[in-house]
Amino acid sequence: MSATLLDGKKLAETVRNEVRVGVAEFTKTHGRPPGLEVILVGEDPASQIYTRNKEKAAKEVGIRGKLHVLPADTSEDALLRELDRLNNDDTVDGILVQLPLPKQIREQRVLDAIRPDKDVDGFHPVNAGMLASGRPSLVPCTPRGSMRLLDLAGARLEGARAVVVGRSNIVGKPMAQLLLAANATVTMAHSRTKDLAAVCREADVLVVAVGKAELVRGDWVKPGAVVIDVGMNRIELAPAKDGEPAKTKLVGDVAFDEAKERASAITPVPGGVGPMTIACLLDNTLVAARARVAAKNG
Ligand SMILES: NC(=O)C1=CN([C@@H]2O[C@H](COP(=O)(O)OP(=O)(O)OC[C@H]3O[C@@H](n4cnc5c(N)ncnc54)[C@H](OP(=O)(O)O)[C@@H]3O)[C@@H](O)[C@H]2O)C=CC1
Ligand SMILES: Nc1nc(=O)c2c([nH]1)NC[C@@H]1CN(c3ccc(C(=O)N[C@@H](CCC(=O)O)C(=O)O)cc3)C=[N+]21
Ligand SMILES: [Mg+2]
Repeated sequence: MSATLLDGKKLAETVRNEVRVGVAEFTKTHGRPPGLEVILVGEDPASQIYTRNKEKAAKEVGIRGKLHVLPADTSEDALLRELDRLNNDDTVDGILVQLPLPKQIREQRVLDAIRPDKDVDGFHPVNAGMLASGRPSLVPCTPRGSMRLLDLAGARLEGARAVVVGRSNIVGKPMAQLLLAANATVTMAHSRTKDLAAVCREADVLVVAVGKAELVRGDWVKPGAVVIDVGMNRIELAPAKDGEPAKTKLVGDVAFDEAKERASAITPVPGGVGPMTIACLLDNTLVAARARVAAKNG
């Protein structure tokens, strides 16, 4: 038996089409498009590609997207001043600071400085707290995208055993909150979990967000489970040689070829969760823009 492939690229296109309609309506009604500002500190090539893709994806649905690239040696104070400016600019609905940040900048100080109503990543402690207390506002994009993929899979979450491997504030924890809100019985596993394989084998729904290439093996997957692989790991197939760059390949945290023989449905990497993250970022920008206008009009 081979699992159904959960095509995140295709579903992301559907989401973007929905967002495009909403953006057009917002722009017509309010005389300006929703605005998204993406800040990248430093010149990490992978981050440059990701942030440029976010800006491009925003423009493609009619959002006013703008990418700011700040030098790698930018001070924390300088970044906080830039955030203050964007926080107070009424044409800006969404602010995203690309992670990770250089060492001289404390990540939590920066995330705390973004106005919660413009926090389209959903990383601000106010938004994390709202989600945890059952009043979700801006919800992190990767978990939102993963929930839509579970919906595409037709996964029944009520009463199901869900296991989330990874407990980061940006993926694992909010993912567990969303599954809990959908009435799954949720287990959060992490680097100190004993017998991770056995914990995973209990899962009707298995979400893996660790950052270790092919950690989850096929025999960790319960037959018929739905598997969401959030991991993105670039592995080297052949080293750089004779001026040719190294040959690399993107793989997930799940050994896909093994897991697909046991799962009922599974996300590929690439083409699974990644494109959904971007699509949900665009939707969050529209959600933020609408909420800000509604709050202003009392
Ligand atoms: N597709 C997308 O849109 C996105 C993909 N990603 C990818 O998802 C992955 C996770 O990202 P992120 O949450 O930021 O990562 P973090 O590094 O912040 O968190 C990793 C988590 O995995 C746990 N962990 C580490 N090693 C093991 C292990 N051997 N067994 C079990 N658990 C382990 C850690 O446990 P502990 O807490 O105990 O240290 C931690 O909770 C990465 O590959 C990242 O690139 C991330 C964001 C978006
Ligand atoms: N403030 C902040 N918010 C983020 O959401 C955020 C971040 N920082 N830092 C980095 C991670 C990672 N992340 C990805 C999003 C989409 C793809 C994506 O579209 N991936 C494609 C392929 C990409 C490729 O081929 O390299 C795919 O999976 O098909 C990947 C990774 C968002 N992140
Ligand atoms: Mg991290």
